[in-house]
Amino acid sequence: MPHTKRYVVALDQGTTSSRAIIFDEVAQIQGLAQRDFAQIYPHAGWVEHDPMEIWATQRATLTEVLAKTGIDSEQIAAIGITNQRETTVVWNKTTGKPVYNAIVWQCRRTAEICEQLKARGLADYVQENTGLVLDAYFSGTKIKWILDNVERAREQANNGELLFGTIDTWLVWKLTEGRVHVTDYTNASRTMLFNINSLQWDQRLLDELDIPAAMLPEVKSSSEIYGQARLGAKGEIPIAGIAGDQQAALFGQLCFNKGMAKNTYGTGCFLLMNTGQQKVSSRHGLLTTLAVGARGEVNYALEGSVFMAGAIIQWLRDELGLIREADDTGYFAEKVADNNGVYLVPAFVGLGAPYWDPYARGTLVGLTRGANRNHIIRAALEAIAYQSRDVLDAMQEDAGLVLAALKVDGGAVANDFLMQFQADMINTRVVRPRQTETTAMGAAFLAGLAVGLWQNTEQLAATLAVDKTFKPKMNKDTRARLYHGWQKAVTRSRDWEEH
Ligand SMILES: Nc1ncnc2c1ncn2[C@@H]1O[C@H](COP(=O)(O)OP(=O)(O)O)[C@@H](O)[C@H]1O
Ligand SMILES: O=P(O)(O)OC[C@H](O)CO
Repeated sequence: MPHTKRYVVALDQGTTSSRAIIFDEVAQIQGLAQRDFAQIYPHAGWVEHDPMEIWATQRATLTEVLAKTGIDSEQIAAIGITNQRETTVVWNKTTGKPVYNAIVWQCRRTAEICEQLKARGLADYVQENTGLVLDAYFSGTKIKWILDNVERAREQANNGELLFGTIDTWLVWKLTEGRVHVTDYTNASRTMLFNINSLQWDQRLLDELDIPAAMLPEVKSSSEIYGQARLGAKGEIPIAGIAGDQQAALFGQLCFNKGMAKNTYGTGCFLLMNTGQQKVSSRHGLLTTLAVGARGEVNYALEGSVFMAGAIIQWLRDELGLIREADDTGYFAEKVADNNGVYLVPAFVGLGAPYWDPYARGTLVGLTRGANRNHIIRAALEAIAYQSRDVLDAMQEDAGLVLAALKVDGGAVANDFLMQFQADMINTRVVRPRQTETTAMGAAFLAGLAVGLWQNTEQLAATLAVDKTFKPKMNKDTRARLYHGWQKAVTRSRDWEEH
């Protein structure tokens, strides 16, 4: 009998918006709904979201996309969830109400807790066992903060009344009306509580942070049926895929095998390289994290991020007024033959991997009387590519692997100049897919595979088309000269802020 369930819905719960996207069986988008929600900044450096608003906006996008497309929920074979990672929700298991707002990955309130843990000598243990750097970015210390600071929270947690989840877990709990408390390996690996060697919650870290194990979700693969989403009169849909957004994009870019990598060019850049069954510990401060292999199995990946990428372009537009729109940058950059010796190091919030210098600050160097606005715009775009090369070089060296091609996605990949310069700088092909909604697509693929909409990953590969491949054209000497200039510029930006 021919099956009638021909679609998958991806719920893409990001830092600033909730989205629902319907894909058909050849991975074409049939509809999209999106809702923004409030960013809450109670103090400098603190960032929160209201979990009920996350749930309400996400639920609304699901209803809206079904209504908009006229697709009946009966025709939806599965839901896949992908989410902003690390963001922490703690809620009461009986009432389903959060005890506090979600503490967002960007929130720095637990920096001091991290310092205390470091002083207790835990940094190496964290790195070896969770693959992460001991930092406020990850969920562990955020849970501890809630238990320590919300009235009666610790007592309730000790009595088994509270549950913890990253956003995937929270959404599954809500969608299943409190029946299912799960997460997947990729999200678990961002909590700083999950041991990526044994693939179990790490009892020593739970003890150190005083977090009861009973609060934690069950950890499952990224592609299986976790439970049924209850849609009231519209029936039920199996929830069959979960992955953190960067890992979902890696899967959506078909990087299931060792040595494959993607770079997402948004506000910042997120680079991930699949290292297969090989767990690589970085010598350059990259993170080791969990990703998804071709058959849904757990793989390891290296991850590095660039703090300021598309954000530099926003700065050119909003603070300097050099451009009207981000899209104009390519045109201006190509009006000049080269950077004329100008380099912009966008260390506005310090430098991440492989430098890890919180005291570095933004620097514009190499200015001469001939330098003009186009050179500065060009230097800003080139800086995105240089920073990505810094991270990629570190990754390739750590993993002992050489990339065949870099898959790219995110808002800034529309810029052909940037993409060509990236290919030239890494001397590797840069592949831009036609469909750049790779995060949502990854979640849809994981869910569709679990329910048999697709039989295997070869079928997925057949659904994807390449928009453009940028081949390196620059000669070796020019590349070396330009990159040397960048490295010199980076040294000028470092150790600037007094400390
Ligand atoms: N043509 C372009 N050239 C360079 N940067 C661009 C271009 N178009 C958009 N951007 C940058 O890409 C970012 C938006 O990409 P997006 O993937 O939506 O980011 P995020 O998910 O982080 O919000 C912005 O920072 C913007 O400045
Ligand atoms: O919601 P995004 O796309 O900003 O992604 C956030 C990352 O998952 C944080 O680790």
